[in-house]
Amino acid sequence: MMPADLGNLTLIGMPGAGKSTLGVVLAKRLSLGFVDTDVLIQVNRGKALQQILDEAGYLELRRIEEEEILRLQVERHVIATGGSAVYSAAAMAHLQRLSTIVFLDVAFDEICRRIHNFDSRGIACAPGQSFADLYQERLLLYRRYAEITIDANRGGQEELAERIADQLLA
Ligand SMILES: Nc1ncnc2c1ncn2[C@@H]1O[C@H](COP(=O)(O)OP(=O)(O)O)[C@@H](O)[C@H]1O
Ligand SMILES: O=C(O)C1=C[C@@H](OP(=O)(O)O)[C@@H](O)[C@H](O)C1
Ligand SMILES: [Mg+2]
Repeated sequence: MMPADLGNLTLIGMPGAGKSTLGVVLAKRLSLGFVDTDVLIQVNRGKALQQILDEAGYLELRRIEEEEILRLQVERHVIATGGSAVYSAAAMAHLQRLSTIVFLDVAFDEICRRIHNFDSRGIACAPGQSFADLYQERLLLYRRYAEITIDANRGGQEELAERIADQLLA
């Protein structure tokens, strides 16, 4: 049987929501390709995200992220974005044209349990802004762009991929 024509799917959400790891599982489950915009940035710029942050600052990383997303042209892919992609209205408009946008919704406490390496993970955040404040600021943006919202607090990758697939294929 041919897989259903789902077009592209974009995953958005906080760092630690599971966009990169769940994205691959979901792509396999739905017979789609997979692309991670963080990987695109690192390959195309020849630098780690944290290196870009350290050398040029968080606004430059967001600008580069916007540029890479605007260049993205794929068909039948799961697109894992970085957690800061939602700061660019232009990038999000491009992703809206290209894909169905799925928000992986994970509570603040659960994100904190999953993420430990705040200083090396490459979080595009203003100096001095607390992670709790960043979470609240971003939640509004994720909700703005979400076409489908998935409670991704519980369940393994396979179960979550199954739940997303069920919702898309319903
Ligand atoms: N559903 C989940 N349950 C438990 N841990 C998870 C889940 N999804 C992701 N993680 C863990 O959270 C961390 C970040 O996952 P990752 O896919 O890199 O998130 P993102 O790309 O959204 O930042 C990884 O250690 C991963 O194993
Ligand atoms: O939320 C952020 O500010 C960022 C998240 C990272 O991706 P993940 O969300 O996949 O961790 C990466 O795009 C970049 O380092 C900035
Ligand atoms: Mg990721």
